[in-house]
Amino acid sequence: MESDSDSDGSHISATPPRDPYHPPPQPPPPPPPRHSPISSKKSKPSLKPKKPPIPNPKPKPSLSPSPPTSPTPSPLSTLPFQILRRTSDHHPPISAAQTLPARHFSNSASFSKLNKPSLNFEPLEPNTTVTDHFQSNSEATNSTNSHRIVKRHSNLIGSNPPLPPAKLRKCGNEGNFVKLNLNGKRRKFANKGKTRRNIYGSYSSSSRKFHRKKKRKVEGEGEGEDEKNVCEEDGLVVETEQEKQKQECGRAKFDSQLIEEAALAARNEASDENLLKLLNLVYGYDSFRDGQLEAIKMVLAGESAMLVLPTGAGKSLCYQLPAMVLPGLTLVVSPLVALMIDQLRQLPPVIPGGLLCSSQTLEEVSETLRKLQEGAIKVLFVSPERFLNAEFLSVVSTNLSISLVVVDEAHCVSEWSHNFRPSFMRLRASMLRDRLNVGCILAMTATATVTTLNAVMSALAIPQTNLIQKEQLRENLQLSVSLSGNRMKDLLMLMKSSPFKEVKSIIIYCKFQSETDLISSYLCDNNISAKSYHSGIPAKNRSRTQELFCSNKIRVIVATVAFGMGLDKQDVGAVIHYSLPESLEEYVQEIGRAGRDGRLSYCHLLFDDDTYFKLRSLMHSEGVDEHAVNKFLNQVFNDKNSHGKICSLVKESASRMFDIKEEVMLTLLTNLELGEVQYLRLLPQLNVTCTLNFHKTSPMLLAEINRVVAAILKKSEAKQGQYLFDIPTVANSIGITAIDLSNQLQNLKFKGEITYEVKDMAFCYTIMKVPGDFCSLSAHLTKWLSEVETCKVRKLDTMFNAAVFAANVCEKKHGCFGSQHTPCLQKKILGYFNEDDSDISNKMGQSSRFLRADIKVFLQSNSHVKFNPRAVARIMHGIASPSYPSMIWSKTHFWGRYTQIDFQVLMEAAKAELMNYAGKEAL
Ligand SMILES: Nc1ncnc2c1ncn2[C@@H]1O[C@H](COP(=O)(O)OP(=O)(O)OP(=O)(O)O)[C@@H](O)[C@H]1O
Repeated sequence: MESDSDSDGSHISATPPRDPYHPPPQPPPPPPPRHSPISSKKSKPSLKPKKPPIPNPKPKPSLSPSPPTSPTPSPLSTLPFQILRRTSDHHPPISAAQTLPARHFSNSASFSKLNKPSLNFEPLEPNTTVTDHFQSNSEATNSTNSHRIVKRHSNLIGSNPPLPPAKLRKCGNEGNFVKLNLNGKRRKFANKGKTRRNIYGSYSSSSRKFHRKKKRKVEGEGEGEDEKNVCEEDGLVVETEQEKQKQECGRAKFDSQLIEEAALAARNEASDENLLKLLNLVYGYDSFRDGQLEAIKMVLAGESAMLVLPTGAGKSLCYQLPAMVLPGLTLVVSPLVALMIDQLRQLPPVIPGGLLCSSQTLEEVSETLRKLQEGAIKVLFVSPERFLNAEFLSVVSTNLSISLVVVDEAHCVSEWSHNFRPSFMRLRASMLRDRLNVGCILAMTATATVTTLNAVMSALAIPQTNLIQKEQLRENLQLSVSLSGNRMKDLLMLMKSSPFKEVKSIIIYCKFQSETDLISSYLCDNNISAKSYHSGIPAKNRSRTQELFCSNKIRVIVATVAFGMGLDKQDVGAVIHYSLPESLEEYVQEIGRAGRDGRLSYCHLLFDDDTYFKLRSLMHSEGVDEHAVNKFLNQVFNDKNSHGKICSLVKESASRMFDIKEEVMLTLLTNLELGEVQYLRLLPQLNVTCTLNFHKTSPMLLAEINRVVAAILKKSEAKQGQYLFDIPTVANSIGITAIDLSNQLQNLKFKGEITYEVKDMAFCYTIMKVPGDFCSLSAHLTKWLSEVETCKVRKLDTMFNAAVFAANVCEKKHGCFGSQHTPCLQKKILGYFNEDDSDISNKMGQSSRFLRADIKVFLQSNSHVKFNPRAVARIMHGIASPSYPSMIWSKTHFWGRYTQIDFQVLMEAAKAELMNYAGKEAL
């Protein structure tokens, strides 16, 4: 679809992306002061917080870009560094009502331990493969430097004196170091002997790294020379390794004590002063950023809050700090395992964290639960799917006290967001309250429209008055756009011209995996060190690539959307979009990886019509017809007498049978569980077909002492010494859960009695109520899915229109020039988030002369196949579906021929031709 050879890329040289050395003839208005804070403008009156906004005496930055005013100086020295500069927050002292109630805490108890009775748990999910561990790594020594930098500049980036050259900050090298290792092997670290217990009793890298100065002082004061165990060696006084460790232990203990005292003080009175002290002790920062203190206080007062801050504005701190103060566990729900791992890594060493997700081994799950039981975990990251797991819910609700539930990337809760996750629908306030006894929820996002926010706040029962919202854009990102006729060539030109050629760390976003591989090797061939990153690359290699990028050993990473959410690499200087993002939310999220150190960073969007058409086609790949939904419902409720029993639906075969994608089936099932009527209860997904061999004891003998084996013999089909059975059927026959059955099979395997293999991943559920009217239910569900599809299409159109506007329509008046479009794009983005942008026209064709004739020929030449209008329209748009895979259908020359014609128009044409065809057949 892409034409990489038909352009010389001349438009790039005609409209250079940005050359800081050669300002345009008409420079935009003067840049805002170097140290202006992030704007704190509220968007809609209805969404204003109930509390008075924190007074901010500083001037609001202009939305105009910040081009250089002089042609000669280096770009970095002249650019306005504009992220927050706040030396203090002027908040009124916290009121009695805002301070935490005395009963909230036990004054005598140390906050470092949660009070829980002992707990027996079952392993939660079988066949899993992640290792998480708390270990300092060989790079940990760098954290001292990075923290010194952060401490010195804190949120004062852009202070008047010229900045020193940007120091490299390694990301993910401190705090709770967690290594995702799909082989379950641990990584070896040079300094692994230096791990120590933190104040909660779990191991982490030393907190001394945060407070070097303080510790030096303590060293002099607290430890007499005589206590030092020193030895003379070649005239040098050398501290023994033992002594160093002893000293480090002493310092860490001292720091822990200080932090514990500060946290207790904040627990007793959540005043600005106490919270600031804690912030300073733990993070070394001098002040809170805009919105942080407000959110932290709200949460500490036990009130749920919706926090909308720009990417990189410091949302994580808004739950990390309360986690230290609150007595119970903080549960953080995140949409991606990679994101959870990054967040766990970034926890300060004094906050012991843990992670539970479906890709962990049983041992890892057990280890985390054990730590939870011991109170050695203060912040637990969980996937939303975990809330499906009855065992998890019962362990957590009966044994632990949860102070706070954090829903990160909370827009995923809403189907009107760009990234709806059905499993997030489960996170209803009622469920959290009923099952986990949690009253306080902190929902956080950087990208949400008003509709999305309303949906999230209603699901999580967050009052409108508790919305804390700052503008969803950072001011230090310079946005440029160009329409490209040959994106590969244009990308290379961009990379070889200023300012990109000077940038040391760049992310290039592509839409498709194959593109990332192609582009990275193309760049390497052109002497630009680059590596690709996408979910098709083995996890081990992916995390290696991320490490290399974070340690600046790779300059450019070429990635799909799989890379970056939550990535906190401070010095990414540029983000280039090689493909059009699917929505403005996605665009904002991805450019948000740049300039997290507050320095001016460059974001260029290359776009073309072909990619737009291709993406728009893909938007229709999840659509379903009412009759397909009806058939699906009939299958789901096939066994109407199965109340309380485990039912299953094998994903792959069901998907092919109904021509519905697996994700869409999950969305439908989740709606049947969480919609107005609860028709079913979802259970964890499972491989349901088992093939088993007996080894030691004879099956009959074993069946006499083991009821699971007895049930297997009854319900299985024996073939050549192997026993083939359906796991839910066997579990139902003896009234146990499928997970219990899996665990018992594992035990028999460990004893050497059996070996077995499982296959056929299935959705599992129990029926609560059989719908009375399948027709109206399928009509209702189809309408809902179609609205979601329309919403996605509109998002793409809005993104495309914004790019087209910038490249072709913008009059380049209010600060836009050349390909620089920061002001007009910012305006579009903010208008979109506030939903005052009604510009949703699209570029799709509404008719074509040969369309009907082509469909007719296509139907005639495939007369042996049964089609429906949607299937024909998909083939004409070049979209594969479960029943019409691309492997087969891309061979027809009609495949993708009409991508520029509106999908609905195609469906109508296909319907008419199918009716014609059926009429002729009938004659
Ligand atoms: N008060 C503060 N002063 C200085 N730096 C801060 C402050 N609060 C947070 N930071 C730093 O800001 C960086 C970004 O924080 P964080 O990762 O929490 O951002 P975020 O809002 O979650 O972004 P995203 O939505 O992109 O994930 C971190 O390196 C963090 O240490």
